[in-house]
Amino acid sequence: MTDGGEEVLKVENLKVSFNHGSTRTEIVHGISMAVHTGQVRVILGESGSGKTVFVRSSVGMNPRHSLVDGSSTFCGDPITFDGHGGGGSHFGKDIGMIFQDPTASLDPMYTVGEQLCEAIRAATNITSAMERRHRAVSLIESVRIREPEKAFDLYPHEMSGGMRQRISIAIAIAGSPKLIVADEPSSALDASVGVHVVHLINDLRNTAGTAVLFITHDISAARIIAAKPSDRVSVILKGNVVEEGPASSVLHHAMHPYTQALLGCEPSRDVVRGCLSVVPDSIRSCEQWGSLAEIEPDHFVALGSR
Ligand SMILES: Nc1ncnc2c1ncn2[C@@H]1O[C@H](COP(=O)(O)OP(=O)(O)OP(=O)(O)O)[C@@H](O)[C@H]1O
Repeated sequence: MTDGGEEVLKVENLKVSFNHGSTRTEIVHGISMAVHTGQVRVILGESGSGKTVFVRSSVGMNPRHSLVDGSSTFCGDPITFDGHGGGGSHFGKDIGMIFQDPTASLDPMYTVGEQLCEAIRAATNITSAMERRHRAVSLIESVRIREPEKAFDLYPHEMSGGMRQRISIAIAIAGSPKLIVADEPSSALDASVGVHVVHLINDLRNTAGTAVLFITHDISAARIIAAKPSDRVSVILKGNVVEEGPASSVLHHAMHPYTQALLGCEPSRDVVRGCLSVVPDSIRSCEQWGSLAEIEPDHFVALGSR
């Protein structure tokens, strides 16, 4: 399960649970995975499968009141599960986060330029305000917003949703991070703007070698972002990985019935068939699939129930 690049994030047997009164509910049941320099790992699964809880916990941004077990390392350093990014030292600089809703990650009271300058101040050792401004404008340009000088002075509400998402990407890359965590970055945008945002993240890993952990329920977005031979996909069902392997295998020759059902739900296929597909309840309701087994070289599938 490796790639030629440096191992940026390594997660081993991560379990996440929440206390509800006197009962503890486990949401993530022992997931392991790694992401390397220049590699995209897609975390694919339906809504509620535990993608966000798993990924956020793996970088030390576990939700409040969660209990995390297992281990995670960032460039070899252990991450502590304190809910603030493992002590906060990596966040904003070495790890950039892009969320589903850009409105929630931008402050309506400040211009995007001010917010970018603040991100640059926090993530770099640039002390001159003028230099920070130059860097902010060049970041705005790098996410392909026209007239970056003008955009610098706009408030978030003066921008379209696609522009706001580009600004949140610019903020995420302000410290030239080694890892970008993108949580459904295109799902709040219309289809064509969403595709541009996915391409933009892909360009970042191509030019800067950034490792990308990309959460999605959208097969089309997964196919766009995970197009290199070293890219991998982990398919999550109810807090377990049921299939893991090279993106080209998992997204084109899925072997687990759940992944096959997810691929069968792709809207373009439904249009051709003239009907809407759904994941059968019999697959989703299986309580525990077996452990991952290597079904073909480097392609792991959980078959049979425990
Ligand atoms: N802070 C929390 N306290 C208790 N339960 C939580 C908390 N956060 C998430 N959960 C539960 O964890 C489960 C997985 O949620 P998660 O957000 O990880 O799903 P997801 O796969 O990312 O879905 P979506 O694509 O809709 O965001 C859900 O059942 C959710 O109710």
